[in-house]
Amino acid sequence: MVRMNNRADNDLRPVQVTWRFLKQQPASVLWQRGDTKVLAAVQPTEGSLQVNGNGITAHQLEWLQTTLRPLLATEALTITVTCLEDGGGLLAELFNAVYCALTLLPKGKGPKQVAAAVTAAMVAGESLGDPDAAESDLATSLVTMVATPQEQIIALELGGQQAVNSSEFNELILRASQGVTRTNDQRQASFERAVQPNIQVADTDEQTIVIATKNPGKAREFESVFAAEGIQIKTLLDYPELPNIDETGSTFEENARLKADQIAAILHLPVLADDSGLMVDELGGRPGIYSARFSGDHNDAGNNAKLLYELTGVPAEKRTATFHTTLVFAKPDRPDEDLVVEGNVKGQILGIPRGDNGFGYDPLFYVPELDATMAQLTVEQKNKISHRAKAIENLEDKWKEWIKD
Ligand SMILES: O=P(O)(O)OP(=O)(O)OP(=O)(O)OC[C@H]1O[C@@H](n2cnc3c(O)ncnc32)[C@H](O)[C@@H]1O
Ligand SMILES: [Mg+2]
Repeated sequence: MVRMNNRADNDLRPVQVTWRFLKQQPASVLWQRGDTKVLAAVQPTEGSLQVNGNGITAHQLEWLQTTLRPLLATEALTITVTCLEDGGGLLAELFNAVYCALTLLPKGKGPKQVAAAVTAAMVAGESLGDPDAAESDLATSLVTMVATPQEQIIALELGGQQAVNSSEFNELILRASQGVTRTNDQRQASFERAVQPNIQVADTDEQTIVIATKNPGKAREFESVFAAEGIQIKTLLDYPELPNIDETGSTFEENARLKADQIAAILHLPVLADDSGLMVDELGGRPGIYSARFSGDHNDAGNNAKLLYELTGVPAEKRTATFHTTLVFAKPDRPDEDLVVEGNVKGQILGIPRGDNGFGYDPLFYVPELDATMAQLTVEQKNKISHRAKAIENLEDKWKEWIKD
């Protein structure tokens, strides 16, 4: 039988998962398989299990609740599941969507067991994995199966217009259990790509600290501090599989914490994150936390050009500015013990860039005491006076004790 998209009998439709789909609800996903789209959100509560459905029948909702219950580590949850489009196999995809949302709950609250769901259909005497809407309409019988990857069946729902005989039934079960294994792989691959990469951290005798930055200029400045202690430094450039951490905080500290905590949790290593920026007095403290994307995207030349433009006609004595750094050092799985320090340096924004060293706003940032811009200093010189250097000095008094326990 020729299927849509030339699928083989056991081929599933592609899956696309948007993890943490709702900003306000961290345990939420948009799950799409073919044209079937389901939004699921899970919220820990004080009360007992509540499952709410939108766009699904009372029977589907009841099935979902009964199927999920034995898998839950806690019943203090409100689960909301919304069918956005039924393009076939809806019952199975309701389960898969909720299951994915459950995996986003904090450690210990997620599902107790690995499970996935898929539908198989008997169409014109042949068993097909994961029927789309047209195939479902033609199906004489359908089976929706929830099972573990070890083929332990958790739930089975039989549907369709005709009774099945036992050999057809066996065929449907076989087809469905192939689909469950495949679905589990699809979900796992997407999770590792987007949420929790399965990164092997190389074992070394040396102690390793990860600097949560992709900015090689920053990394160079940190290197000299830790190298002296025999500590090996890695940066985010060493872990390209890591998800991008959005800097959605409203302060330097919030942004640095986001980076440090999330990456420490993934890599199980101590992580030092830096959030820095330039605050120009005449611009009311702007660009501040938006320094990296001042000109729209992360481009040093563009940012410097925008800064010069905004300060057009402003006389030298009014072009005062502060470079700021907040550092957050995080230990794996202990976000309450973050070490937070700051550093500042005052200077002036020139009208014309000077010097080729450093990075970012360095060529425009003039330091009166040294009669030079930061870009005219060597790394060693910059490391004595910069905002980052001051923050590191503040860190130096504390980090060796902090990292021990
Ligand atoms: O987030 P990461 O990957 O660490 O790197 P980033 O370059 O995005 O760093 P920030 O979010 O801290 O953005 C700070 C902006 O300020 C600039 N900046 C930070 N420290 C600087 C320094 O020491 N000298 C010059 N410009 C600096 C930098 O180029 C960015 O445009
Ligand atoms: Mg940044």
